[in-house]
Amino acid sequence: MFDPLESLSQADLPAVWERLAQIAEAQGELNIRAQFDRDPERISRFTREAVGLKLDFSRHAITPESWTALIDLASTAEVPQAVTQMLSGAAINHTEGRKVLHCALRGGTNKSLEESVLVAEVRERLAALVNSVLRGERTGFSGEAFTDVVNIGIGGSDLGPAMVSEALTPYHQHLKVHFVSNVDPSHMVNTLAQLNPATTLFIIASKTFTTLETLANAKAAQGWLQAAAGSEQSLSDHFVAVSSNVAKAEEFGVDVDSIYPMWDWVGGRYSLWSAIGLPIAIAVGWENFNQLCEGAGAMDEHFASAPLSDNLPVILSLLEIWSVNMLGAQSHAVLPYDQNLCQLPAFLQQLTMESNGKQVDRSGKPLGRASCPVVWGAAGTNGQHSFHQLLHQGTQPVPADFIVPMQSHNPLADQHTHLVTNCMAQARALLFGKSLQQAAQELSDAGYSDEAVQALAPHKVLPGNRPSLTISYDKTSPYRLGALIALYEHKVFVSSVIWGLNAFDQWGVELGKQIGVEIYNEIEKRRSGIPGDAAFDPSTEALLNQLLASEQIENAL
Ligand SMILES: O=P(O)(O)OC[C@H]1O[C@H](O)[C@H](O)[C@@H](O)[C@@H]1O
Repeated sequence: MFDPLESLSQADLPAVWERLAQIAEAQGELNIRAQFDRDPERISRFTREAVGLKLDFSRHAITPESWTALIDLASTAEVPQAVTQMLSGAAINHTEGRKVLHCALRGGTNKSLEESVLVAEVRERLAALVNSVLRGERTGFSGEAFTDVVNIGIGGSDLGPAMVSEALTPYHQHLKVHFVSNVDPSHMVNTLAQLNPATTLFIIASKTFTTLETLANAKAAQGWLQAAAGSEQSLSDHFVAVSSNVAKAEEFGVDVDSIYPMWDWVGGRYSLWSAIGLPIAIAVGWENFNQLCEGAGAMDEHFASAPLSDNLPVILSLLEIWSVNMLGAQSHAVLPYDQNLCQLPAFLQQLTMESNGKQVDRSGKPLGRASCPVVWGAAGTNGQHSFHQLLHQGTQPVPADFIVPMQSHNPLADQHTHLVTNCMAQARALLFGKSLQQAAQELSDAGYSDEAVQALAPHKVLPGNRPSLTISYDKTSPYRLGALIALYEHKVFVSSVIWGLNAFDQWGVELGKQIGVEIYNEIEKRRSGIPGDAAFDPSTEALLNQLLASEQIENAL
């Protein structure tokens, strides 16, 4: 198995890790607030801007000394060399022997790649499709224009397009876009209940075209349409497929002219810029989809050219490394103060955790240190009324990313001001907290007895000193969103280079799928009275028997 990143000479890395550990130990629990008093330049020292995104990381538990050592870590890990390898098309996904070229989908920093030609061809076909659907030229079996599009896909073939489509709601054209991912029949049934078969277009999105959930849902869609249209009608105009497995899509029954290829050099979770982004393009129009890609392309340029200390993805990664490996953080909160970005945490969960949730290094040896934290979050202000309690008073500090546009697409009285104010207040409360003395003072000012003050005050203490960063920008436009997503994509890559792991495979998800097939086959056998030949563990057996028994009861009714 050839690994192009083996050429990185990271020999001095252990010494830099050691130095970081010493700095962290000497620092102990850094008083972040005090750093602002000590260093009047702290804000400018720890704020950077690129592609319209302003990153203020002055509230993290870093000092000029630890920051210099962290930059040294990125440089000793040869991050710039790894970036060059990725962008030039080296097969850095070495366990699958694949290149990693999602940047080529959005202009690319390397225009001479042979893959760029393929991208241009497919983009031209996609633009034509999007325009014909939006203009009502491509129609369904009744000759009426499409009013609704259902994307059938899961994981990378769902989360990115679904998140972006919702994020860009203000840019929506007249077609409604729906997403069905779960094999749970309720997802499809609930979606179809709102739709008219004659005016519904389905996109079957699957890189491999072998994914159980997607194929089952696509079959259900075929059946639903056929039942409505009658068997004599051709349904080919109702189906479009996006896949790197064109033969399988054709075998499934999609017209070859309606199959839009993607390639094995695009990872599923990095694929929204490819034909997988078709539902986005139909939702917001081709020009806006283009803008999304351009914003990402501008972030690629920044990533490829900015010095490490000014490089936004590198900075986000180093803060992650510092928090996880030196301060022991096990989770990371993403808090967009933009309701339209409410699916961003779910998208970043797949992007980050499927990429870097690994335990061995590129050569298969145990990592020997923690890697990816658990990523979670929700849109503000909603989270404030639920899990922020733990952020403020829980026993584990959770670094938080606040993401906040300064302008709203929907000015409504002073609501946007309240939204941004709340974002500022949360970051400030996390940092400053409330001391026992302050809590006691507040209570006695409110007229509580001394006894009540003593009893209640400890419950009202917020330790503060909890790290966060802010990414602020003008407005959630397609261009800005493209840059924001690419920022996190590249952050994930930088962390993987420093941890020494492969961010682009996902072997861990396979075992569950295999066992699922074994159990399904066994159930089929037992249902038809053939004695099963597989014995599972007692707990699985109990559940399996419960399922068969409940089917018998249902059948008897
Ligand atoms: O696009 P597909 O081939 O249908 O794959 C959909 C998803 O399923 C897999 O199990 C992987 O974990 C994901 O990375 C992938 O995005």
